[in-house]
Amino acid sequence: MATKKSVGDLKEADLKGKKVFVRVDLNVPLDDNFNITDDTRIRAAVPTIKYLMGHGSKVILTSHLGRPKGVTPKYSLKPLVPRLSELLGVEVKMANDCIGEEVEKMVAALPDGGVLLLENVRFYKEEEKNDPEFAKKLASLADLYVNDAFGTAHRAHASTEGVAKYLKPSVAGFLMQKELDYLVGAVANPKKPFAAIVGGSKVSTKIGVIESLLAKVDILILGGGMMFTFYKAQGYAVGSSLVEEDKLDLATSLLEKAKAKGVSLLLPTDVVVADKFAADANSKVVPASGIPDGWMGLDIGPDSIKTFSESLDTTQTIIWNGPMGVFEFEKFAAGTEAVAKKLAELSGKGVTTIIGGGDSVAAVEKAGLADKMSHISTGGGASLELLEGKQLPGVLALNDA
Ligand SMILES: Nc1ncnc2c1ncn2[C@@H]1O[C@H](COP(=O)(O)OP(=O)(O)O)[C@@H](O)[C@H]1O
Ligand SMILES: O=C(OP(=O)(O)O)[C@H](O)COP(=O)(O)O
Repeated sequence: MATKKSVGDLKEADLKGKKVFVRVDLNVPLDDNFNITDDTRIRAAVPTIKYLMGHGSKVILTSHLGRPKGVTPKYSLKPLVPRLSELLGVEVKMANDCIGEEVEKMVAALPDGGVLLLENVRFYKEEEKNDPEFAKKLASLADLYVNDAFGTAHRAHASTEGVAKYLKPSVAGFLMQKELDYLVGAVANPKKPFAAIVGGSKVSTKIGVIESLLAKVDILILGGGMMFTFYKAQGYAVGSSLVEEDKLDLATSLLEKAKAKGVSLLLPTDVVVADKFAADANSKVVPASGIPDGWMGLDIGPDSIKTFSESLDTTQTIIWNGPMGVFEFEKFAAGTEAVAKKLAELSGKGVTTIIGGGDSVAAVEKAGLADKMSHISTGGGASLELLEGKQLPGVLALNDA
């Protein structure tokens, strides 16, 4: 992917007094009382917005929240305004719509350095359809476009892709840039040795990631629910563990590919098994080759934790995607927590540690170690697609540097 122009490349005159259409990903979790339960994505959007405010731009913020079908009050962005205002240190204005006359009036009334948040852009079905007329209406609100919505950059929607055709320049925000620097830059040109840790529940959802990483890494550690498909492919009994029967040949071929490429592929040597899939299940540690009938593996065991940790000691770059076990149940969280702690420790010693979205990020946050890592991605699906080597439409649409 060609390097994209960044908001930091623009000149004072490009920004002062200009109306800037900024796509951010403010798709944060809300509880039943509309309280924000994790504001990571809002905080991550702040540097670009503050930069624009500081350069005298009129900032027009656009985001989606959830997956509404038409106008759905439950998915309004209004509950985000107080936190956003607090973080930005200004009173953020909120529009009841994202296009139309009222919005145009509010944009016209914005002072230099002012911030207007538009209502959920997915209230229009045209957004997800990437409708050109809708994109034009959004574009007509502003002079230039900044895309900082990394979490939504894998979607070719009107506000993430279409709008770039009608606004010049169209540039990446600081969060977008940081995500690309780590997830593309650090993975393409890693300090070696380079290790990847891949876990999670299914081989099928991570196959692209594993294949792409095999071409780059020195060490590949596999854990989580997907490991049982690899065990079974090697002829081990797996009890009632999660197995994708139709992926056994694929697992065998991945093991062979790793060997052919000289990648050190590590599978857990012991497993924490449970007599049912529940937080209060009975559990015990067994060797990988000794999973009893009727028991299911829900975490990696202590020997595996030790071996994995030692193998990581020599590395300079580590990327982690997917938990080592069912970390949502305290009893089966030890493997995932140990990996999180190990990465935090190594970060402190100068190792680059990158956490690629989704449940692994939740696990790192649960362990209170998020601020210790080199980079935590704000995009689950988007980071997976990047690690698979795919191009993101929201990035492709931006001007080259
Ligand atoms: N041994 C296992 N058996 C069943 N599910 C597992 C196991 N290990 C991990 N999981 C589940 O995998 C899920 C996360 O998988 P995935 O969505 O692929 O990860 P990520 O979101 O980090 O990409 C978690 O909900 C976790 O409980
Ligand atoms: O939360 C998001 O994706 P993620 O859960 O994969 O990180 C993004 O805001 C994209 O949302 P979408 O998957 O409804 O397009």
